This record gives sequence, structure tokens and C-alpha cells, in this order.
Amino acid sequence: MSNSEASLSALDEQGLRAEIVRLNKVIQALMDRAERAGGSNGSDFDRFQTTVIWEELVERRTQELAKALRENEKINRALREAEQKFHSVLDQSLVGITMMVEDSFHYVNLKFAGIIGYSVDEILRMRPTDIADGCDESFVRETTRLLAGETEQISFVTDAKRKDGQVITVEVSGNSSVSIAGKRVLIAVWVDITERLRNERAVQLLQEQLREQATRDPLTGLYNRLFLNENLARELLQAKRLGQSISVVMADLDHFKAINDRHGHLAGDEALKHFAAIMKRYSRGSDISCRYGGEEFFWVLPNTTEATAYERANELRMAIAAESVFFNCASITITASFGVAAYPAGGMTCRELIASADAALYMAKYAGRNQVRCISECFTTETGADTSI
Ligand SMILES: Nc1nc2c(ncn2[C@@H]2O[C@H](COP(=O)(O)OP(=O)(O)OP(=O)(O)O)[C@@H](O)[C@H]2O)c(=O)[nH]1
Repeated sequence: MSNSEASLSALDEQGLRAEIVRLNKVIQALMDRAERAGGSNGSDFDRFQTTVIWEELVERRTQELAKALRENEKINRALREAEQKFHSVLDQSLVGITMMVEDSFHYVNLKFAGIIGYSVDEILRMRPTDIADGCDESFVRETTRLLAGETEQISFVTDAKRKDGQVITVEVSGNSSVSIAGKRVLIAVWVDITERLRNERAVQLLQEQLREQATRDPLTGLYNRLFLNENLARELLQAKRLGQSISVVMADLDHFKAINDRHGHLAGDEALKHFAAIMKRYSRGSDISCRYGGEEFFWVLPNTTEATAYERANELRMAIAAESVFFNCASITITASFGVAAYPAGGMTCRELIASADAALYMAKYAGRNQVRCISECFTTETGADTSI
């Protein structure tokens, strides 16, 4: 291809047609001038010669332009075909793809139309902000930042509104490495993550439920021994770090076997639930209330001295003794014995504290049940003696 051909083929079709018109005008003007000059000075032969030269020139130039036009059409056809292929590939994409120029969509693929619920034509008449309208403002903020050239790459999660009004969550990532007619173009990839988030939340909920089930006693709803083992150590460590005291209370229903024997196992279960309900009522937010096993319960009282723990255990004891259990029209009175131990005097480790509370509980049982005993032997309560241990 010659230089002139190359420069011609670089012109667009409209430019080429304008060039033909312009050249024809130039040729006409030159011919007019030659004719006028010939009329005054030249011979018929000169005029004939000039006309032939100009005709040849016009012929050659016209041929060049026609060739360039054909070339241009070929290029345009190839471009159109390439664009069609490109769009059909993008329409197969599993993610939404958009090209935005300033405040409008320049191109969107079918997947994006599916995500938003509008047709491609409808979207091309919309502004990108219409989609985020009334939802998350991060869409507007991030795209504005990108189109203003403040950042090269954006990635964010936002809410978007579908045509049917449904609010969905989309993950958007984009950049503006391309420009059209000097304007920055935002090319963005959209993924609808609504379903994924819903599933993640369901899995999380299920995990929380499983964890809850793994750490709770199903009969009473109190924490179980597994939870106690994990959390007493943490609470003790915290008490040591903050220089605070921490108390533990071991409780055991009195003559529980007799309740089972007299009223049945279900009545025994009811008594356990009854004890747990009162224990919960007497617990504070920071306390840990557990069913230790069988008819034994365990209370962890953070930032509580042995004296206060004694008082609180005694209040619980009195409430248990005062409120009867009702089962199958029978009113069953239950009592419980309590052993208290506090860090640091009652033990430096979890194992030592539990052993101390257990020993204090043994003393309470031995001393007659329905009473609270501390490992330090500082406090006792008076009750009807029952030393059958
Ligand atoms: N209903 C019921 N009974 C239980 C459960 N777990 C343990 N027990 C019963 O609790 C009773 C405990 O009896 P013991 O260890 O002899 O103690 P106790 O009768 O309470 O006597 P003291 O503790 O000495 O006052 C046993 O009969 C167990 O079967 C339970 O989940 N439900």
C-alpha cells in the first residue's frame, strides 16, 4: 500500500466522501482557471492538453479514493464482525460485565441484564445510579472516585435494586484503563452474591446452633461441663491479670434419689429444671451457670469474694427450699447443699478451686444438707441437721 493509500485508508468513510467532493471542487476550479488562461493566451492544443492531464488526474484520484473506500468498508466489516464475536463471548460470561462512560451505560452483557432484571435496551437508557437507587451509597462513591481518576481499581460489595424491586447484594470490581473519545470508561464485573451470603448466614447460624447444643445441657438449658472447662480457665486467668477474686460454687440436690424413687424419674427431671430456672434467676450477666452432671450444679462468680459468694449461694439455697416443684398435681419440696471456694485462698488453679468447692459441699452434706459451707470455714448456716451422707 502506497503512502497516499495508507493515509486514505486511515480516513473514515464519511471523510473519504468529503475528500472526493473537495477534490472535485479543486479540479473544477483549476480547470476553470486553465480555461480562462487559455482563452486569453493559449492555443486550442494547449487547452486540449491541459484538459487531458486534468482528466487523467481526476481519473487516477477517483480510482485511489474508490479503492480506499473499499478498503475502509472491509475494515469496518471486520470490526463489526469482531465486535459481534466479542459480544457473543461476553454474553456467555457467568458474571455481569458493564462499560460505563460518565453517567451512562455504554455496554452491558446479558448476564448483567439477568442480574438486574431489566433488558439490555432498558439498561442502556438508565443511569448506573438508578440501579443503586435507595440502596447502598458505596456504589456512587466508588464509581465517582474511579471516574475522577482518584483510583485505578475499585472493588466493593453493595446493594442493588432489581426491576421487580428485590434488593440484591452484588460484588463489583472494576477499573478504568480504557477511554472512549477522551472520556474515562469504567469496565466493571458484577457478581450476584445474594444467594452465597444467604447460604453463608445459614451455615453460620447452623454452626452457632451446633456450638450452642455442644455447650448446653438439653434438659436444663444451663451450660454443660465442656463449657465450664473451657471458660473457668479463661475467667481465672482474667481474675489473676486484673488482681480480682473469683468464686466457684458447687451445688447438689439433697436426697435426689428419694425424689426419683417416690415421684418417678420425670418428676426428678422436673426438679432439676426447677433448680436450673431458679439458678438462672439468681445469676448475673457475668456468671456462668452449669449443670455439672446428674443432680450437681456449678456456679462461677467472677469478681466475687468468698463472703459475697456465700451470701449469693445462700440466697439461692433459700429460694430453692421455698419454691416447691409441681409435678402431676404433687407439690415436691426440694433442698440443695452448696460448697464455696474462692481464688486465691481456695485454690490457684481450676482443678484446685473445683476440688475445694467439692470438699466444702461434702462438709455441707455432712453437716446436715440444705446449707452453704465455704472451704475457708468462715461461714455456716443453721438448718435441721441431717448427717446421713
Ligand atoms: N430424674 C433424673 N435423675 C437423675 C439424673 N441424673 C442423675 N439422676 C439421679 O440422681 C440420683 C443421685 O443420687 P445420689 O448420688 O445417691 O444422691 P442423693 O440421693 O441426691 O443423695 P445426697 O446427694 O447424698 O443428698 C441417682 O438416683 C440418679 O439416678 C437425671 O438427669 N434425671
